[in-house]
Amino acid sequence: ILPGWFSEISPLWPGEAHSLKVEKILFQGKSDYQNVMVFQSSTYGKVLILDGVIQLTERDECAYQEMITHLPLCSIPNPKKVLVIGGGDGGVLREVSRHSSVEQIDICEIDKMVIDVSKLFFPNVAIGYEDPRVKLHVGDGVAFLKNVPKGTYDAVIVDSSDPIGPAQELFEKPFFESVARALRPGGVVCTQAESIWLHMHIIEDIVSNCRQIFKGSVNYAWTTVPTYPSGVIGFMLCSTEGPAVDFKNPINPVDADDSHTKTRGPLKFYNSEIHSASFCLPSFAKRVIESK
Ligand SMILES: NCCCN[C@H]1CC[C@H](N)CC1
Repeated sequence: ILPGWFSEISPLWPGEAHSLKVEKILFQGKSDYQNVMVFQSSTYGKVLILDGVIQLTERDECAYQEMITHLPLCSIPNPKKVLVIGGGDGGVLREVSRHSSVEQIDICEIDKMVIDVSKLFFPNVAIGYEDPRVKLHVGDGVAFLKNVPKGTYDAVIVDSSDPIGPAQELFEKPFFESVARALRPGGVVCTQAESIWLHMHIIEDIVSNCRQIFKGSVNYAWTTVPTYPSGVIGFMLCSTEGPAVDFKNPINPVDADDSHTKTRGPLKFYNSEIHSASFCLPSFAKRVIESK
């Protein structure tokens, strides 16, 4: 590779590779599940890489963590019990803890090295673990859900890597079925759902699985994250049968109460206008997603 540059090369985005200039490599390790690397970039702050794929940078992680969290939590009244699958860096926990109605935040992350590395190198992301409502489970999300009583959670957030490696099963039907079972009637799930520019086939399969499993509403939203492949990332927003959920019109404002903004800083990306706008799709994607 070019001296001093990191390029994100993967069969999941053939023929293209986003690159970041590297100032210094801060950590390299191999966990039981994947290769883990952290480097100081020239212009995006510190960067977390898993198996050669960019997971987050200090400069733009706000876009992803805020959207994947507040799109579901601002769509239902008074979320109380939230489950995060994946999300070991702690960023989603930081965002969930802004909601004062939340009483219990369970997180199930398979790779302890991701948690430890985030706490060491990304303190403003891992700050999410400091919230007393957070209960950490290190293990496989699929197995975790099997032990969850039916109808336990108001919301489940699936903050996964890509369907290559440890996250592969988080994109398959049995997992979605176990999420639906763990949600209360009218409960919501938000999952990382790749890029409409790169992965329409993966999205097509996810949408058709979700329509079979989630009998409330099924929507796809998307946003811009400059350091993700093609510069965009999407989310599946689904609700189970029960009280209707209108994902496109947020009803639950993110608490602006200063106890959270003091420790976590104000929201940098999410707001109610960008919430609604994120469900507007280009025609090539609308055609596929709304026809399934
Ligand atoms: N909490 C870290 C974000 C993980 N999600 C990413 C979405 C884009 C993928 N190419 C890599 C993982």
